[in-house]
Amino acid sequence: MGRAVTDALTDTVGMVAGPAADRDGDAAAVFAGSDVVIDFTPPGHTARHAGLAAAHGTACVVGTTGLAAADHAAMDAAAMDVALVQAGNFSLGVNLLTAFTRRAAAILDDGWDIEILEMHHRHKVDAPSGTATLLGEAAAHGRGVALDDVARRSRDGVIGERPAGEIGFATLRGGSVIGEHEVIFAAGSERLVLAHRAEDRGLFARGALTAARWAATAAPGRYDMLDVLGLKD
Ligand SMILES: NC(=O)C1=CN([C@@H]2O[C@H](COP(=O)(O)OP(=O)(O)OC[C@H]3O[C@@H](n4cnc5c(N)ncnc54)[C@H](OP(=O)(O)O)[C@@H]3O)[C@@H](O)[C@H]2O)C=CC1
Ligand SMILES: O=C(O)C1=N[C@H](C(=O)O)C[C@H](O)C1
Repeated sequence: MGRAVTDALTDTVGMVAGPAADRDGDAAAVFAGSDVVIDFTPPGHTARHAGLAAAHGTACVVGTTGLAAADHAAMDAAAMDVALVQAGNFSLGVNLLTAFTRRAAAILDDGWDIEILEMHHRHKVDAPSGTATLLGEAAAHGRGVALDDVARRSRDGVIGERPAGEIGFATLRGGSVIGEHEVIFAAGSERLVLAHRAEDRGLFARGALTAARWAATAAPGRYDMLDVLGLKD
Protein backbone atom coordinates (compact mmCIF):
# COMPACT_ATOMS: atom_id res chain seq x y z
CA MET A 1 0.00 0.00 0.00
CA GLY A 2 2.94 2.33 0.62
CA ARG A 3 3.85 2.08 -3.08
CA ALA A 4 0.21 2.46 -4.12
CA VAL A 5 -0.07 5.68 -2.08
CA THR A 6 3.12 7.19 -3.50
CA ASP A 7 1.98 6.24 -7.04
CA ALA A 8 -1.38 7.90 -6.40
CA LEU A 9 0.41 11.03 -5.14
CA THR A 10 2.54 11.12 -8.26
CA ASP A 11 -0.58 10.76 -10.41
CA THR A 12 -2.58 13.44 -8.61
CA VAL A 13 -0.04 16.13 -7.64
CA GLY A 14 3.09 15.05 -9.48
CA MET A 15 4.90 14.38 -6.21
CA VAL A 16 7.86 12.01 -6.30
CA ALA A 17 8.42 9.94 -3.14
CA GLY A 18 11.63 10.45 -1.21
CA PRO A 19 13.68 7.58 0.24
CA ALA A 20 11.89 5.24 2.65
CA ALA A 21 12.09 6.38 6.26
CA ASP A 22 14.13 4.53 8.88
CA ARG A 23 10.94 3.24 10.45
CA ASP A 24 11.67 3.32 14.18
CA GLY A 25 14.06 6.25 14.33
CA ASP A 26 12.22 8.40 11.85
CA ALA A 27 8.58 7.78 12.71
CA ALA A 28 8.65 10.69 15.18
CA ALA A 29 10.36 12.90 12.57
CA VAL A 30 7.75 11.96 9.96
CA PHE A 31 4.92 12.97 12.29
CA ALA A 32 6.76 16.13 13.39
CA GLY A 33 7.32 17.25 9.80
CA SER A 34 3.88 16.48 8.32
CA ASP A 35 0.41 18.01 8.23
CA VAL A 36 -1.12 14.55 7.77
CA VAL A 37 0.39 11.05 7.98
CA ILE A 38 -1.13 8.10 6.09
CA ASP A 39 -0.42 4.86 7.97
CA PHE A 40 -0.65 1.50 6.19
CA THR A 41 1.81 -0.34 8.44
CA PRO A 42 1.10 -3.96 9.41
CA PRO A 43 -0.76 -4.63 12.69
CA GLY A 44 1.23 -3.79 15.85
CA HIS A 45 2.30 -0.17 15.29
CA THR A 46 -0.99 1.72 15.37
CA ALA A 47 -1.09 2.63 19.07
CA ARG A 48 2.43 4.07 18.94
CA HIS A 49 1.70 6.04 15.79
CA ALA A 50 -1.53 7.42 17.27
CA GLY A 51 0.50 8.65 20.25
CA LEU A 52 2.99 10.35 17.90
CA ALA A 53 0.12 12.00 15.99
CA ALA A 54 -1.23 13.48 19.23
CA ALA A 55 2.23 14.51 20.50
CA HIS A 56 3.03 16.40 17.27
CA GLY A 57 -0.47 17.72 16.50
CA THR A 58 -0.48 15.82 13.19
CA ALA A 59 -3.68 14.58 11.59
CA CYS A 60 -3.61 10.89 10.78
CA VAL A 61 -5.26 8.47 8.34
CA VAL A 62 -5.09 4.85 9.51
CA GLY A 63 -5.65 2.05 6.99
CA THR A 64 -4.06 -0.76 9.01
CA THR A 65 -6.41 -3.66 9.79
CA GLY A 66 -6.23 -6.42 12.41
CA LEU A 67 -6.45 -3.72 15.09
CA ALA A 68 -6.60 -4.64 18.79
CA ALA A 69 -8.66 -2.99 21.55
CA ALA A 70 -5.51 -1.16 22.70
CA ASP A 71 -5.11 0.37 19.22
CA HIS A 72 -8.67 1.67 19.29
CA ALA A 73 -8.13 3.10 22.79
CA ALA A 74 -4.96 4.88 21.63
CA MET A 75 -6.76 6.27 18.55
CA ASP A 76 -9.66 7.49 20.73
CA ALA A 77 -7.16 9.24 23.00
CA ALA A 78 -5.26 10.82 20.07
CA ALA A 79 -8.55 12.03 18.56
CA MET A 80 -8.98 14.37 21.52
CA ASP A 81 -6.09 16.40 20.03
CA VAL A 82 -6.03 15.71 16.28
CA ALA A 83 -8.29 14.59 13.43
CA LEU A 84 -7.89 10.83 12.98
CA VAL A 85 -9.62 8.95 10.16
CA GLN A 86 -9.57 5.16 10.53
CA ALA A 87 -11.19 2.87 7.98
CA GLY A 88 -10.91 -0.83 7.21
CA ASN A 89 -11.55 0.10 3.58
CA PHE A 90 -11.18 3.44 1.76
CA SER A 91 -13.25 2.59 -1.32
CA LEU A 92 -16.53 4.33 -2.08
CA GLY A 93 -18.13 1.02 -3.09
CA VAL A 94 -17.38 -0.75 0.20
CA ASN A 95 -18.53 2.22 2.26
CA LEU A 96 -21.81 2.28 0.32
CA LEU A 97 -22.03 -1.47 0.91
CA THR A 98 -21.84 -0.88 4.68
CA ALA A 99 -24.84 1.46 4.42
CA PHE A 100 -26.78 -1.11 2.34
CA THR A 101 -25.83 -3.89 4.78
CA ARG A 102 -27.00 -1.93 7.79
CA ARG A 103 -30.32 -1.13 6.10
CA ALA A 104 -30.93 -4.73 4.96
CA ALA A 105 -30.08 -6.08 8.43
CA ALA A 106 -32.54 -3.63 9.99
CA ILE A 107 -35.32 -4.71 7.63
CA LEU A 108 -34.73 -8.48 7.68
CA ASP A 109 -35.45 -10.27 10.98
CA ASP A 110 -33.26 -13.04 12.40
CA GLY A 111 -35.07 -15.60 10.24
CA TRP A 112 -32.46 -14.32 7.77
CA ASP A 113 -29.02 -15.67 8.66
CA ILE A 114 -26.17 -13.22 8.02
CA GLU A 115 -22.84 -14.59 6.76
CA ILE A 116 -19.87 -12.52 5.58
CA LEU A 117 -17.41 -14.05 3.13
CA GLU A 118 -14.07 -12.51 2.21
CA MET A 119 -11.15 -13.50 0.00
CA HIS A 120 -7.71 -11.88 -0.17
CA HIS A 121 -4.21 -12.59 -1.50
CA ARG A 122 -1.92 -15.10 0.20
CA HIS A 123 0.23 -12.39 1.89
CA LYS A 124 -2.53 -10.99 4.09
CA VAL A 125 -1.74 -11.56 7.79
CA ASP A 126 -5.00 -10.69 9.58
CA ALA A 127 -8.43 -12.34 9.51
CA PRO A 128 -11.25 -11.66 9.18
CA SER A 129 -10.37 -8.65 7.03
CA GLY A 130 -10.94 -5.11 8.27
CA THR A 131 -13.64 -4.77 5.63
CA ALA A 132 -15.41 -7.95 6.78
CA THR A 133 -15.36 -6.59 10.33
CA LEU A 134 -16.72 -3.25 9.09
CA LEU A 135 -19.55 -5.08 7.30
CA GLY A 136 -20.22 -7.22 10.39
CA GLU A 137 -20.44 -4.08 12.51
CA ALA A 138 -22.87 -2.54 10.01
CA ALA A 139 -25.05 -5.67 10.10
CA ALA A 140 -24.96 -5.79 13.91
CA HIS A 141 -25.81 -2.08 14.05
CA GLY A 142 -28.80 -2.68 11.78
CA ARG A 143 -29.95 -5.48 14.10
CA GLY A 144 -29.41 -3.32 17.21
CA VAL A 145 -26.86 -5.69 18.76
CA ALA A 146 -23.12 -5.57 19.54
CA LEU A 147 -21.04 -7.51 16.99
CA ASP A 148 -18.94 -9.21 19.69
CA ASP A 149 -22.12 -10.68 21.23
CA VAL A 150 -23.20 -12.41 17.99
CA ALA A 151 -20.05 -12.93 15.88
CA ARG A 152 -18.92 -16.45 14.90
CA ARG A 153 -15.45 -15.92 13.43
CA SER A 154 -14.64 -19.53 12.61
CA ARG A 155 -16.26 -22.97 12.52
CA ASP A 156 -14.60 -26.38 12.76
CA GLY A 157 -15.75 -29.80 13.96
CA VAL A 158 -19.15 -30.74 15.41
CA ILE A 159 -20.31 -27.30 16.40
CA GLY A 160 -24.10 -27.80 16.50
CA GLU A 161 -26.80 -26.03 14.55
CA ARG A 162 -26.45 -22.40 13.68
CA PRO A 163 -28.09 -20.22 16.36
CA ALA A 164 -30.54 -17.55 15.13
CA GLY A 165 -29.03 -14.08 15.20
CA GLU A 166 -25.44 -15.20 14.71
CA ILE A 167 -23.28 -13.19 12.27
CA GLY A 168 -20.80 -15.61 10.70
CA PHE A 169 -17.47 -14.90 9.01
CA ALA A 170 -15.68 -17.05 6.44
CA THR A 171 -12.12 -16.29 5.33
CA LEU A 172 -10.49 -17.42 2.07
CA ARG A 173 -6.83 -16.73 1.23
CA GLY A 174 -5.01 -17.35 -2.02
CA GLY A 175 -3.05 -16.00 -4.95
CA SER A 176 -3.18 -12.31 -5.72
CA VAL A 177 -6.83 -11.53 -4.97
CA ILE A 178 -7.02 -7.81 -4.14
CA GLY A 179 -10.17 -7.95 -1.99
CA GLU A 180 -13.58 -9.60 -2.39
CA HIS A 181 -16.45 -9.38 0.07
CA GLU A 182 -19.99 -10.78 0.18
CA VAL A 183 -22.70 -10.19 2.74
CA ILE A 184 -25.17 -13.07 2.49
CA PHE A 185 -28.67 -12.91 3.97
CA ALA A 186 -30.03 -16.47 3.86
CA ALA A 187 -33.69 -17.24 4.64
CA GLY A 188 -35.74 -20.46 4.27
CA SER A 189 -36.66 -19.91 0.63
CA GLU A 190 -34.47 -17.13 -0.68
CA ARG A 191 -31.01 -15.58 -0.41
CA LEU A 192 -29.91 -11.98 -0.82
CA VAL A 193 -26.21 -11.44 -1.64
CA LEU A 194 -24.56 -8.01 -1.53
CA ALA A 195 -21.05 -8.07 -2.97
CA HIS A 196 -18.01 -5.90 -3.69
CA ARG A 197 -14.93 -6.69 -5.76
CA ALA A 198 -11.81 -4.51 -5.63
CA GLU A 199 -9.97 -4.61 -8.96
CA ASP A 200 -6.96 -2.37 -8.27
CA ARG A 201 -5.07 -1.50 -5.05
CA GLY A 202 -4.83 2.09 -6.26
CA LEU A 203 -8.49 2.32 -5.31
CA PHE A 204 -7.59 2.20 -1.60
CA ALA A 205 -4.68 4.60 -2.05
CA ARG A 206 -6.84 7.22 -3.80
CA GLY A 207 -9.43 6.90 -1.03
CA ALA A 208 -6.72 7.39 1.61
CA LEU A 209 -5.54 10.56 -0.17
CA THR A 210 -9.10 11.88 -0.19
CA ALA A 211 -9.26 11.15 3.55
CA ALA A 212 -5.90 12.89 4.11
CA ARG A 213 -7.03 16.07 2.33
CA TRP A 214 -10.24 16.02 4.38
CA ALA A 215 -8.40 15.37 7.69
CA ALA A 216 -5.98 18.25 7.07
CA THR A 217 -8.75 20.78 7.77
CA ALA A 218 -11.02 18.77 10.09
CA ALA A 219 -11.45 19.51 13.80
CA PRO A 220 -9.92 17.03 16.27
CA GLY A 221 -12.03 13.88 16.47
CA ARG A 222 -12.28 10.22 15.53
CA TYR A 223 -13.69 9.81 12.03
CA ASP A 224 -14.33 7.08 9.48
CA MET A 225 -14.70 7.05 5.69
CA LEU A 226 -18.46 7.71 5.89
CA ASP A 227 -17.58 11.08 7.49
CA VAL A 228 -15.10 11.82 4.69
CA LEU A 229 -17.58 10.84 1.97
CA GLY A 230 -20.46 12.72 3.61
CA LEU A 231 -22.48 9.49 3.90
CA LYS A 232 -23.07 9.50 7.69
CA ASP A 233 -26.78 9.28 8.63
N1 LIG B 1 -8.00 0.33 4.74
C1 LIG B 1 -7.77 -0.06 3.49
O1 LIG B 1 -8.47 0.37 2.52
C2 LIG B 1 -6.66 -1.02 3.22
C3 LIG B 1 -5.96 -1.51 4.27
N2 LIG B 1 -4.91 -2.34 4.07
C4 LIG B 1 -4.16 -2.73 5.26
O2 LIG B 1 -2.92 -2.04 5.27
C5 LIG B 1 -1.96 -2.81 5.98
C6 LIG B 1 -0.71 -2.98 5.13
O3 LIG B 1 -1.05 -3.77 4.00
P1 LIG B 1 0.04 -4.07 2.87
O4 LIG B 1 0.56 -2.81 2.29
O5 LIG B 1 -0.59 -5.06 1.96
O6 LIG B 1 1.17 -4.79 3.73
P2 LIG B 1 2.69 -5.03 3.35
O7 LIG B 1 3.18 -6.02 4.33
O8 LIG B 1 2.81 -5.30 1.89
O9 LIG B 1 3.34 -3.63 3.59
C7 LIG B 1 3.55 -3.10 4.87
C8 LIG B 1 4.74 -2.14 4.75
O10 LIG B 1 4.95 -1.53 6.03
C9 LIG B 1 6.37 -1.57 6.28
N3 LIG B 1 6.55 -1.50 7.72
C10 LIG B 1 6.56 -2.52 8.60
N4 LIG B 1 6.72 -2.03 9.86
C11 LIG B 1 6.80 -0.68 9.74
C12 LIG B 1 6.98 0.39 10.68
N5 LIG B 1 7.09 0.17 11.99
N6 LIG B 1 7.01 1.65 10.21
C13 LIG B 1 6.91 1.89 8.88
N7 LIG B 1 6.75 0.93 7.95
C14 LIG B 1 6.69 -0.34 8.39
C15 LIG B 1 6.83 -2.86 5.64
O11 LIG B 1 8.19 -2.85 5.35
P3 LIG B 1 9.00 -4.26 5.16
O12 LIG B 1 8.37 -4.97 4.03
O13 LIG B 1 10.39 -3.80 4.90
O14 LIG B 1 8.83 -4.99 6.46
C16 LIG B 1 6.01 -2.85 4.35
O15 LIG B 1 6.65 -2.07 3.37
C17 LIG B 1 -2.65 -4.14 6.33
O16 LIG B 1 -3.13 -4.08 7.64
C18 LIG B 1 -3.80 -4.19 5.33
O17 LIG B 1 -4.89 -4.97 5.75
C19 LIG B 1 -4.54 -2.73 2.82
C20 LIG B 1 -5.23 -2.30 1.74
C21 LIG B 1 -6.35 -1.40 1.85
O1 LIG C 1 -4.76 -6.54 3.15
C1 LIG C 1 -5.36 -6.16 2.13
O2 LIG C 1 -4.93 -6.36 0.99
C2 LIG C 1 -6.62 -5.43 2.30
N1 LIG C 1 -6.98 -5.12 3.49
C3 LIG C 1 -8.14 -4.41 3.87
C4 LIG C 1 -9.03 -5.30 4.72
O3 LIG C 1 -8.50 -5.99 5.61
O4 LIG C 1 -10.24 -5.30 4.52
C5 LIG C 1 -8.85 -3.76 2.70
C6 LIG C 1 -8.77 -4.48 1.40
O5 LIG C 1 -9.76 -5.46 1.37
C7 LIG C 1 -7.40 -5.03 1.10
